[in-house]
Amino acid sequence: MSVYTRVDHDDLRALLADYAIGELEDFRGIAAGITNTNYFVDTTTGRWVLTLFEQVDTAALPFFMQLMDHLAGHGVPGAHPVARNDGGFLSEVRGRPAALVYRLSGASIESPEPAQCGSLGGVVAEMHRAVRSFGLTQDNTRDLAWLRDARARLGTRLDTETRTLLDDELAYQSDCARTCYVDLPRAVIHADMFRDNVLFQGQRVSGIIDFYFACQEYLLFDLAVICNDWAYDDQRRHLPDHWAAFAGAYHRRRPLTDAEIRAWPAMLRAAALRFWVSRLVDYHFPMDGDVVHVHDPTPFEALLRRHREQAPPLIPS
Ligand SMILES: Nc1ncnc2c1ncn2[C@@H]1O[C@H](COP(=O)(O)OP(=O)(O)O)[C@@H](O)[C@H]1O
Ligand SMILES: N[C@@H](CCOP(=O)(O)O)C(=O)O
Repeated sequence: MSVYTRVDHDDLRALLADYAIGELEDFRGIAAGITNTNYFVDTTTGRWVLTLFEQVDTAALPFFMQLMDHLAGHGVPGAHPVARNDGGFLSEVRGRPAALVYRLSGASIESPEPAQCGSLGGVVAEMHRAVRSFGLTQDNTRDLAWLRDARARLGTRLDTETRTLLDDELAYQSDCARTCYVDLPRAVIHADMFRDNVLFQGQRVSGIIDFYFACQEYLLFDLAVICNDWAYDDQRRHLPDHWAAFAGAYHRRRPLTDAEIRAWPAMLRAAALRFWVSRLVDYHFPMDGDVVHVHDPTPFEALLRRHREQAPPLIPS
């Protein structure tokens, strides 16, 4: 999205009274994003991003804040929450839970080069290592149960062919959860590492943002999300050099296991299914807002169909 909730000068002045980051200079709504309301906020001491949480499970917010803080403390470049005067990270604005994070420099890249994918591979591996010492956990709110529930809500809005694909893939993924996924390493993952959630300065990652789907999951799921978004072009053609650069850099820092190599084709399907379904829900049940940005579900349906025919290898030879 998106700006679902409009804030004004008074809201921001009241908010900033709880932080030691100076006086308000400027602010503006951010059109990008889907889930939350975001504003750039400039003060006399620096530049920040204010997020008002719209659809996030509020009980999980302390987890997200602690995770971002933990990763920043372990050298993973990412959005870093600003502490309030009372030491907490969470505030309230217009009745919504809210947080201020440091505004990172750099910009997301629509058409990354292999070298940029390589930089990301190193950062994601470091992130997957850094979470080993993170003590908190959080369930995946977009798990199989959520997908099944979404399928029921979508019901007759989908045509018969689409429903058949969805039902068949849900059955396949339920089976995988009992079989080929059982031995996969799990930890806290980002779970939404699309190109718009990674900022670059030149060839190097300058920061990862939007940790609000982070959860305890298969590490391999992060890689599948990344492969589907970063290693396919607009016509859904695989970009083997992009994937080789990412996977090579990742594998050097966090060697992939045999179980992960075996589960890879199924996990690529799981990641395509997850975002196909959430985009279908956003499309058929849009939320109200000032500026709302909805992603097209069809590329993920096409990608899922493609992976069901043939998937690229996890580690290119
Ligand atoms: N810490 C940050 N530093 C710089 N830009 C940011 C930061 N956080 C968010 N943004 C900007 O805001 C946009 C939307 O943020 P995002 O967290 O992806 O929103 P949503 O949760 O709604 O998806 C991003 O695409 C980016 O341009
Ligand atoms: N990345 C997802 C949408 C999730 O919303 P976000 O804007 O919070 O990342 C997609 O592309 O479907």
